[in-house]
Amino acid sequence: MSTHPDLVVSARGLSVVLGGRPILRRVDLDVRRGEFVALMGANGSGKSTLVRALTGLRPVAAGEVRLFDTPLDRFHERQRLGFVPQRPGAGGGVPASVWEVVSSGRLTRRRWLRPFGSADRTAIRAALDVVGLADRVGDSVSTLSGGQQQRVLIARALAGEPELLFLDEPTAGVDLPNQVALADALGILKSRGATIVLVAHELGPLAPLIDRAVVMRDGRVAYDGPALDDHAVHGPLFGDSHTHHHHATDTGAPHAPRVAAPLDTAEEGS
Ligand SMILES: Nc1ncnc2c1ncn2[C@@H]1O[C@H](COP(=O)(O)OP(=O)(O)OP(=O)(O)O)[C@@H](O)[C@H]1O
Repeated sequence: MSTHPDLVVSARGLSVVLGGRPILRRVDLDVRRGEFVALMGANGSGKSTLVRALTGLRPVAAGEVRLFDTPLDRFHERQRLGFVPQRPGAGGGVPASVWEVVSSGRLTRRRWLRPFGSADRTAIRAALDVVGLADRVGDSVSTLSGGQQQRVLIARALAGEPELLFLDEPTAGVDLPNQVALADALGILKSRGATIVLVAHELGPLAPLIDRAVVMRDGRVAYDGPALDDHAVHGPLFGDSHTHHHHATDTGAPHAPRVAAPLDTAEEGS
């Protein structure tokens, strides 16, 4: 059934249970082609789990995920996806060079057992240029700063020329110049029409790129609407209290912010 060709990501009633605990509770999320969505929320609210469930890295307990209008379990075009994981473990003691790590992002596009062709090398070099590491290709990733390592991972994702890119907290622990470099890189990707879903605590230099913010709380979507400034994000929506603030809308208008229903209405069976 191909009903929403413009929906690059679509989750309906998505629930994930880890270690017997419900971590995501009936999450609905749509991301349209070319959108740049910031996924925000307090520690433990389920952002990473959501990104992983959307990419097939976490089992779905209930509900449905579609990527490019295809159910996740029938989605095989992995080369259309990019995923930049959280940094810890990224360079992880593996003595790989910048070139090796970035070129590994090209593997999904490469024919089995074929050497890299010129299109591959061009994409790898372009990705290195975008993140400003073209002069470091021979360096071991472990010798780079945290922010530079993050940029290596981003270059790896860019090398695959993804149509849909997920990034999990790419700015965490990254200094401002590296955040600006990251924002520039993502701005270029966005201008090429890519769809981007990014987990972040603070938007910083990324803020101007963000089309929409989705704020998670306790495994649910607490807010879905226009991007919030970092100030607002650290306000009530991030608190642990179960009070709800923003004015709930019942218009269902596409760009009206969506604020979650009271917590007790959508409880999930275990
Ligand atoms: N593999 C797992 N097994 C059991 N519980 C898990 C697992 N992974 C995550 N959790 C729990 O799920 C909840 C949500 O975690 P998740 O990492 O998705 O949150 P987050 O919003 O990304 O947080 P952070 O900002 O700290 O990364 C947390 O309570 C976490 O302890």
